[in-house]
Amino acid sequence: MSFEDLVMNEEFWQTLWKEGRIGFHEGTVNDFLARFYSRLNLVAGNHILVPLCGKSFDLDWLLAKGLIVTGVEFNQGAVEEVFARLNLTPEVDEIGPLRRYRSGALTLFAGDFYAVTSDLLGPVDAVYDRAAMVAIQPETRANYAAHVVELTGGAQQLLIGFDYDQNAADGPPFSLAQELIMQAYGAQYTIELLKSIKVGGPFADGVDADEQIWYLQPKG
Ligand SMILES: C[S@@+](CC[C@H](N)C(=O)[O-])C[C@H]1O[C@@H](n2cnc3c(N)ncnc32)[C@H](O)[C@@H]1O
Repeated sequence: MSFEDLVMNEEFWQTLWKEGRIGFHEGTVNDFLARFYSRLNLVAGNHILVPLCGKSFDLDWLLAKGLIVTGVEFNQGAVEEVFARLNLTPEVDEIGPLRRYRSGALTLFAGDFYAVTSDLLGPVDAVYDRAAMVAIQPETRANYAAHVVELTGGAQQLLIGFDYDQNAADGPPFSLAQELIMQAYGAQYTIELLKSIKVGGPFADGVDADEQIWYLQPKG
């Protein structure tokens, strides 16, 4: 990704947060996560990475499962809100361009996902991607996928995205049909559709979309 792309991308998201245009934020745990979490076969103490986490209540839900949870999010206010609602007072330090907030099993990095390194994360058992890959511009999607794989050693994933006619509406969320997931992750993972439902929520009237949850299993 060029520096220019990166800056434009960050400005775009910071503007949405500043203006409160965060229709992607759900007021409760994601239904697909609650229904299909068991597929990850995680136990308390396992470490899950939540890229582009926003201020999602999925973070709280994963913590309540006893997991070690690490999220990454551009918007510092969103990160601080998560700790506040959990009644946690984080330790905060600066690591290069990232600001790291830590309390107990929860670590959130405020900053650019591409600045996070595998050394900062340590071993990762699973990735939970809800509306993260679909938030990435299609031209840079391969970079995103490569970074996820590099950070986690290709850990298993639950991936929640949308599939719709990209000509009928602009992203984000960008459409993520199976072949696009295959292009990005097919070398490392087998890809299984767990559930697909029709949705209208984040889309303009008249655009049919499917919300889908995928299980990405590392190959051999
Ligand atoms: C569509 S939202 C999804 C948020 C969250 N996963 C949820 O389900 O509510 C995408 C989020 O990713 C953040 N974001 C986008 N690109 C990022 C990047 N390169 N590094 C860190 N955060 C990023 C945005 O600020 C935004 O909050």
